[in-house]
Amino acid sequence: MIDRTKVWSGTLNDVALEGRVKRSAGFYDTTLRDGEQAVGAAFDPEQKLEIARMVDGLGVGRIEAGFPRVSDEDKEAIRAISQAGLKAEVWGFSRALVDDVAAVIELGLKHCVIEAPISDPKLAALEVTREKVLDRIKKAVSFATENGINVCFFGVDSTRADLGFFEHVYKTALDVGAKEIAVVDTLGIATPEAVSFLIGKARGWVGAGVPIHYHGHNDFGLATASAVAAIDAGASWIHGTVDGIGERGGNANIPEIALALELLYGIDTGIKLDRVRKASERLRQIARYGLEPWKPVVGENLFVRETGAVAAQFHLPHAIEPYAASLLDTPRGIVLGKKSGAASITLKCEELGLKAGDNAVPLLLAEVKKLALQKRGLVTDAEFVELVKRLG
Ligand SMILES: CC(=O)SCCNC(=O)CCNC(=O)[C@H](O)C(C)(C)COP(=O)(O)OP(=O)(O)OC[C@H]1O[C@@H](n2cnc3c(N)ncnc32)[C@H](O)[C@@H]1OP(=O)(O)O
Ligand SMILES: O=C(O)CCC(=O)C(=O)O
Repeated sequence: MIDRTKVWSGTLNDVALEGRVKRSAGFYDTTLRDGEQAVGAAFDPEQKLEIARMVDGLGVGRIEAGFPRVSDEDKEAIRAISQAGLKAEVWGFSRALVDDVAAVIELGLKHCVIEAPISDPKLAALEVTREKVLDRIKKAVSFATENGINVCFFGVDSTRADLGFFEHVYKTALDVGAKEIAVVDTLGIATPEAVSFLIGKARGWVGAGVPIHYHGHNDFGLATASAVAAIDAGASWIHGTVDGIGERGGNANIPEIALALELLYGIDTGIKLDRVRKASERLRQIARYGLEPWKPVVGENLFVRETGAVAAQFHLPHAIEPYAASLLDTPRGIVLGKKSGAASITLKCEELGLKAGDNAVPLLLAEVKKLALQKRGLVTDAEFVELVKRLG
């Protein structure tokens, strides 16, 4: 449980949420499947196992180990992950095709998402009729359940599907043995309000006992808000990835959602926030991608202050930062640049154990700004030490 004294979001959120039921949900990690769909990502089996262990260590409840039909390497990785003794439940992924399901069964998996397109644009792209897709769903889901697989039916592009067809498909999937369903915003086009509406509709259709997953993408930057809306509307499982890695604008970002739930909504998620920055760093090394320094949760700038007016308040972290850096197990710091102020100079001297007289501070500040402008960047600690030697 988060130490609430280290959360500085103020009282407004609590006032606005007064009387609302605090709902929680589990996290279903799909870094290894939908995350790997990010352009250029290609994890080898050893890396997949490492990522699975890392994500397990973050505290997610379920891990989608992969889609066996993609390659023999994927099968090898899925087998290794399912035998690794993870705390999280290990899930497989399959299209609504009996041969795909057979590959999941062969690997000894016990849980599987079975997906099929349900929107007209998707069906048209595959040149498959509604009748044909329903037939494939019935065959694949019943084959899986007859073989002891716990199935979650996943309607690709749910948020653009005809509502009547959505209802019919999901009820059919449940009739032939699926135990859970996923509402899927494949292209990230649903507003949080629409997600809430659709989860509510699905809940009405499938009844209280069926866990509903929400799988969202971030094409409009709304994936976190939509995931929160889905939980509020009664979703039990939220799909996402580390850093939101995934197709196009990416998937919903599990650490980001967890941070918002824990810190803004006061909802316990079980996610170990103090591990997420290291997990992100490792995933970036493996998948070879960079992130904006201002990226929520993991950006390198989050607890680093350059602006002088802000540095002057550095001694009171809650005046300038929304929550304690220690919640993410990361240090705070001052950097020097064009925007530094006198407080920045004093703080940097303290940090580096340098002595500069009071009269030297304005001189040092002027030199720091000059150098930063020449460099069009930050002044390094080594450069600052030289300036202090010369002017301090
Ligand atoms: C399909 C998905 O969206 S899965 C998620 C995306 N992931 C990936 O694409 C992972 C990497 N992809 C791959 O390795 C390959 O593209 C594979 C294994 C997925 C597909 O291999 P392919 O041999 O190219 O399959 P292809 O796309 O031709 O589809 C084969 C059949 O499956 C059908 N199909 C495709 N998706 C689905 C589905 N979700 N449910 C039911 N049937 C489907 C197609 O209509 C086609 O049927 P047809 O033979 O009667 O025309
Ligand atoms: O079509 C795909 O990319 C696979 C399913 C999925 O992850 C999605 O619909 O978001």
